[in-house]
Amino acid sequence: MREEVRAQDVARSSLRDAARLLWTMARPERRQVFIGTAWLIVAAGLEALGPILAKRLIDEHLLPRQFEAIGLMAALLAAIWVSGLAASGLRYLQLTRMAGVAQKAVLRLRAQVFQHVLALPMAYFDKQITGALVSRVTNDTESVNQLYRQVLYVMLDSSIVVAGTLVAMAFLDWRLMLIIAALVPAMVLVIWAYQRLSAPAVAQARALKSDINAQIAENLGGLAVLQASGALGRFQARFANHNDQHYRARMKEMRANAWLLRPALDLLNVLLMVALILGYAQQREVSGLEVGLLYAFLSYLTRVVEPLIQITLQFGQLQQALVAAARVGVLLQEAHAPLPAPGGPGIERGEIRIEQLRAGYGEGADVLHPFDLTLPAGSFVGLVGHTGSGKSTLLALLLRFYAPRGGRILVDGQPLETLDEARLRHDLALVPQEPQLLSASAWDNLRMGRTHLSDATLQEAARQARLHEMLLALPQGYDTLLGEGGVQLSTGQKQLLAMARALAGSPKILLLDEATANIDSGTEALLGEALSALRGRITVIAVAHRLSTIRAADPILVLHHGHLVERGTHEALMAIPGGVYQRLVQLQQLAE
Ligand SMILES: Nc1ncnc2c1ncn2[C@@H]1O[C@H](COP(=O)(O)OP(=O)(O)OP(=O)(O)O)[C@@H](O)[C@H]1O
Repeated sequence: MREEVRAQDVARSSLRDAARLLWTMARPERRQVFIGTAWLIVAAGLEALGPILAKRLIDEHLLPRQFEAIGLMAALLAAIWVSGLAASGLRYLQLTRMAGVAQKAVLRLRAQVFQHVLALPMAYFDKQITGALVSRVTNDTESVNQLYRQVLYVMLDSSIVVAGTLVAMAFLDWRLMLIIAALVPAMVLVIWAYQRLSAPAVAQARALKSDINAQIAENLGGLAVLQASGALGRFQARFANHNDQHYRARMKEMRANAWLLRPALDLLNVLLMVALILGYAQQREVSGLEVGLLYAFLSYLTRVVEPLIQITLQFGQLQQALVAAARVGVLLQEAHAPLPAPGGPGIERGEIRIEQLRAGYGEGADVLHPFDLTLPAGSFVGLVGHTGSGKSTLLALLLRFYAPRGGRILVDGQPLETLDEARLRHDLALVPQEPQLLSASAWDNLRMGRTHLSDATLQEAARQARLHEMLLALPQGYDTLLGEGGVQLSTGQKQLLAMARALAGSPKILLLDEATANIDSGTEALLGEALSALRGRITVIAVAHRLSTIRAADPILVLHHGHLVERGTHEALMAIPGGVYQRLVQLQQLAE
């Protein structure tokens, strides 16, 4: 299924789109490209000059045994040597220049792709596998680098050499030149046949490689679960299967390469040499022998054949790189969620009004059904309900991760979708169910790149989150490196850190998604106090299965199958006979 989507994706982004993308990325370097091309033309001209001079030396001096003009002969020899040397030097310098252009273009492309991916709507990631995306940002952009190098380096240079050599040949003898020019259509035919044979295998190999990356990322990410459930064997078998398919696809492509490209081209080369010698012999019967001319043409022959072989050999990789470019192109075409124009309002007080809100995912049924609600600024709101009742969905809508299907959310009287993106992200903070920690120090984890936050602010936030003492107790205190994903901390400590991180930014609205699930009862009680202390300053919406966390909340909202069925204080909700909240509390008491 995943494969089908990809094939369509790539088909959607045609070769033309890929070319446009490549040009856009290289555009800022176009001056360099033009200068490089001009010098490559000069280099090709100098190279083509060699055999012309050699022909003169042979036919006018060596063959007729005319050695009187020794000065002229020496000058011819020196000119052959100098032109060859200058051509090599020039080519080396220009190819280095082109390689630099390619690197810069890819640097730009990779930055753009990464930036683009990070800003994609959360709904996009519901359908994607992280490893596959990583593959697009790294492998595919690397293949695009190859494409640049081939197009700018091999293709451009080789085409210039072929064109220059054909012109030089025409200058010497246009009929013999035509014999060699016949090589070009034959070569095109070989390339066409090769493409037909290898294109499907190339596309398949690339898609499979992306799958392999995705599996590695997924399996490493969930290794603890795989090991614990004894599922390693099954996943290894799945991986081996994909790996094998990838091998087969690559072999198919290699076979097309080995059987078709090089042998066919070598054969053409030999045929041409024979045709050239025959053509020469026939012509010279009429106009007399010019060995220098034959020498010049034979050396031109390699100068035409080699670049043409280079061009065709590159076609295999070109194919891969174009598929990669198309895949990157598809990713870049993925639409961002429409953002309001910058300069919109931020959150001043934190009042939230919800009007007839309705939500769902993709094509699925509604998971939130219309309700109205006003949460005054500074209130401490508890959000409870059975698993799957829609709590996280409501938070996701408040975070503007998804657009509602109907109704609207107003913050301080302003529609949520009109709030300035940067100000919204500053004024609204989330403590997620699974805190993401960086492999960095506690300071860095609290600061999260917000360089304007002072150490004192971060420590104060840590105190509020009841984390300060725990961080001080670490070997290097706040400077302790927390390891990948914060492995140095317990799950509960990670949650506290995520809380401190959120508080450090002084948000106006704080969303907590099961933020106390892994904290011991003592710390939870302290944190509950801390949350209550925010009352009046920050609007807090806390999703909690552990009802003690939100006992002091006012109001507590109860979701049931996506409907807002109850709202009120703990006492008020407990007073509803047979109420959902009451049942939740009773069940929890029973469990304890
Ligand atoms: N990204 C998603 N794509 C499709 N369906 C989703 C997605 N996220 C949630 N759902 C569905 O929406 C419904 C509500 O899920 P939600 O996560 O909001 O529930 P919840 O009350 O937060 O549950 P929990 O207490 O387990 O966190 C569920 O039926 C779930 O299957």
